[in-house]
Amino acid sequence: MPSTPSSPASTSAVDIRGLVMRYGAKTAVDHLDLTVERGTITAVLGPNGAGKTTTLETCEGFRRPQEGTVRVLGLDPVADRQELLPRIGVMLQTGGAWTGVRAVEMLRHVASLHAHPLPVELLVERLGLDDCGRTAYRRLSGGQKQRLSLAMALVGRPELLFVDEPTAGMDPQARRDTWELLEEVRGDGVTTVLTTHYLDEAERLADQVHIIDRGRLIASGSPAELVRGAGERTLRLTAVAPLPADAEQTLGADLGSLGEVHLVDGHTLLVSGAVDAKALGVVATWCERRDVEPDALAMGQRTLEDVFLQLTGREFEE
Ligand SMILES: Nc1ncnc2c1ncn2[C@@H]1O[C@H](COP(=O)(O)OP(=O)(O)OP(=O)(O)O)[C@@H](O)[C@H]1O
Repeated sequence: MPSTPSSPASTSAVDIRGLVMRYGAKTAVDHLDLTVERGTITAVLGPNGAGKTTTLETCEGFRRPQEGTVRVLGLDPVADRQELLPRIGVMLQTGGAWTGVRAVEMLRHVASLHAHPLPVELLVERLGLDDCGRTAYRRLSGGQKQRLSLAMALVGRPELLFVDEPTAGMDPQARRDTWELLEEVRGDGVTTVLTTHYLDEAERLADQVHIIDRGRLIASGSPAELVRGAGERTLRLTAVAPLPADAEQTLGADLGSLGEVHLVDGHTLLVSGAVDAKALGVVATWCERRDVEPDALAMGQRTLEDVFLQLTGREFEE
């Protein structure tokens, strides 16, 4: 029996509560709570190995939760798989295609499995697949494979689309085309859950961003909410030689309420907060006093990369 939506949470497109997933001794997903509202593009953002793909595969019904619950469109992705399958579209990182079949033939085949598919020609044109229609899947470039996978996920007119690293390996034009297409399907009411480790992709495309690290949710919000946080501006200072070991403490003390200091690596630190001329003056005086020779200094709006660093004490790309 399919489960019926019973709690208010089940009106969400995806509702994950206390999800734990392990591979042997390795905990890939660690008590994750995550909600995706309907009609949004929601990005699950995290560095390599953060647990994004494992989470998505659990939502898609490929993996059974080891602890916790997952509801997708109010249904259990494993127990209610048959009911759910026609309502979701899945773009796998690995493509999920037969290697010898021609690109458009494959798309036609997938379309034929759905009751009301989108016109194949339309998708071929929108995703710039015209050139590779007669090419066998294995001969497509990485970017073409990605676009074909996206077309296969969309062709059945899903209510909910899961896309894993949709633009990995694409050239800039193909990335923009993909973003436009995802924005267009959002206009039709489709919910998209995408994983990415491109911060600009999440910032540009997502209504909601969930940042995960080491299997745990560390921040959620719209890109604007996330970058606003404690202060909207940052100053990034890179020194010629390694920074003094106590840089964080001493500069932090000098700045007081003017800014918060985070060490990015041995040569670079980030100040966030109001970061105005006064803060800049304090940083310059500190450099002079501590014999720190600046190599590069940049001030600007806080980015998702800065947010990640502030939350974890590490750079986003490890
Ligand atoms: N089949 C598996 N067997 C063992 N360990 C695995 C397996 N799949 C994933 N892992 C490990 O679990 C952790 C989470 O992996 P996962 O692929 O979910 O992360 P991710 O955020 O999607 O990473 P990426 O951005 O690199 O795809 C990683 O440490 C990974 O090495």
